[in-house]
Amino acid sequence: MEFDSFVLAAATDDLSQSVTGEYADAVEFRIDLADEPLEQLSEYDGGLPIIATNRVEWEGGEASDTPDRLEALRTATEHPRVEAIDVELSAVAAGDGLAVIEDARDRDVSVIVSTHDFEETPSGPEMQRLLSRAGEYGDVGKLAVTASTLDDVLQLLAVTRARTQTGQQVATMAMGAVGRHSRAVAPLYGSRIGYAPVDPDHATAPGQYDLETLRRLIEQLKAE
Ligand SMILES: O=C1C[C@@](O)(C(=O)O)C[C@@H](O)[C@@H]1O
Repeated sequence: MEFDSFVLAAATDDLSQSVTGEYADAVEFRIDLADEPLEQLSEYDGGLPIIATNRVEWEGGEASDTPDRLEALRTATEHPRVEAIDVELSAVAAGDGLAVIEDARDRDVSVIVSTHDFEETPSGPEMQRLLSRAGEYGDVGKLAVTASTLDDVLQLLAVTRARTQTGQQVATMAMGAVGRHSRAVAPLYGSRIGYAPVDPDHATAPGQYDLETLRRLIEQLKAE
């Protein structure tokens, strides 16, 4: 999957829910939230490419931190419709994420390396550092933070712009109510991926807009 332009991913734990390309460019399949995820993948006949995510508990997901978690992600890369995977920067730093990334590369599957902060927005320099480290391993470095003030959102946007200007592909968003508008605005500053739930009653992170709303907001704000 290419991230040279913005990709709106419809997040779901149920691949039988139909998602058309009307609002979404891809499906984010949350393996950690899904029942029988590998069976679901083999039965998938939707039209959109899949980003596979198996989010570990300490980054806001439900997958236990066992070798099975990354093994399931590795197996997902064998599925022809899986065109990208999401691996946490912390798993890469711990060493065990690297093998999954290598397998993905061998199969021409793109790699998103992510960090989530559910407590706060780190300082500007720290956000720069996290994204730049993520970019050493991933095609896209992703950072989801929690904003408590509008200044937090401004910092995140400034970092998004700065990293984009270096030529790095990044995806950024501020989770929660204060930062919600960043989901619509960050793409203007260079963010390459947005997330919205397929089922609005099952948001995969705080502050997400529903899919149609996010697509419309982004389209309306586009500078063209
Ligand atoms: O990492 C992300 C971003 C996200 O946490 C968000 O804030 O929209 C939603 C997750 O499904 C996805 O894996």
